Amino acid sequence: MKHEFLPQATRDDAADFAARMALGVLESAIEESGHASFMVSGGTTPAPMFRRLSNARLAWERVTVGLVDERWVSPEDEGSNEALVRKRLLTGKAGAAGFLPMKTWHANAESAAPDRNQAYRPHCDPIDLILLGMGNDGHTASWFPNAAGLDGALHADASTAVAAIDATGCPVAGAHTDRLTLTGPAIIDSDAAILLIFGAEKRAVFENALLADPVLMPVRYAIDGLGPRLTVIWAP
Ligand SMILES: O=C(O)[C@H](O)[C@@H](O)[C@H](O)[C@H](O)COP(=O)(O)O
Repeated sequence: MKHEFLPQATRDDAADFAARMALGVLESAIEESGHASFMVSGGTTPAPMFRRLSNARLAWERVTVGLVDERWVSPEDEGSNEALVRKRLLTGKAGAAGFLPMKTWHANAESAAPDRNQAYRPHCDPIDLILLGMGNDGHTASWFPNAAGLDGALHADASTAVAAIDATGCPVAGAHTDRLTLTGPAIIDSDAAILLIFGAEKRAVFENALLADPVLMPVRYAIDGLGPRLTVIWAP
């Protein structure tokens, strides 16, 4: 069984659809167990979906929001995924949700990884909903092709939810080379996943990834691992 691919006419439609789906999944998780974990990606694509979620009615106080990955920059920095999530998602009604940062006071991502793993692990057992993005190099989360730490992150043991990545030499990572990311087991064990992608180029990258070696296009690892639990939402 494989993922569902749901093309939408416009990016607004895609953001509406993704937000509605997220609310449905989170609501069911809360009904079932009293709480829900929601791990979200940064980057540019999720902002319109976040705007819709931030004012939606949900028992947000029962939701823990965490990150799929983070760049090792201050939470005030423009490149910080935490900054994006605080500004666009955790405002309005969604401000009642709990938030798990990845960036800490540690000197770098590697030295923070054990601490962040302890903080994230209880919320990844499994994750109720994960929102993934994808780059034109076929990365998802901070799983950049050829990054140092990629193999360890993808094939971490089940008790490791967070790992450090050194993306030096990966062009798409830009200046943000020091990162923390959720691991292979944390992501592929998620109960439900949305991959939100916009534009013709990303659609072509996604289609190529379905046939590619996961080492070269690591998003393939999430696509295969999640199978029917993954919904891909795309708009031109
Ligand atoms: O912090 C990050 O870099 C991300 O979480 C990353 O995995 C992102 O989802 C993709 O790079 C897509 O980014 P865009 O949405 O900006 O294209």
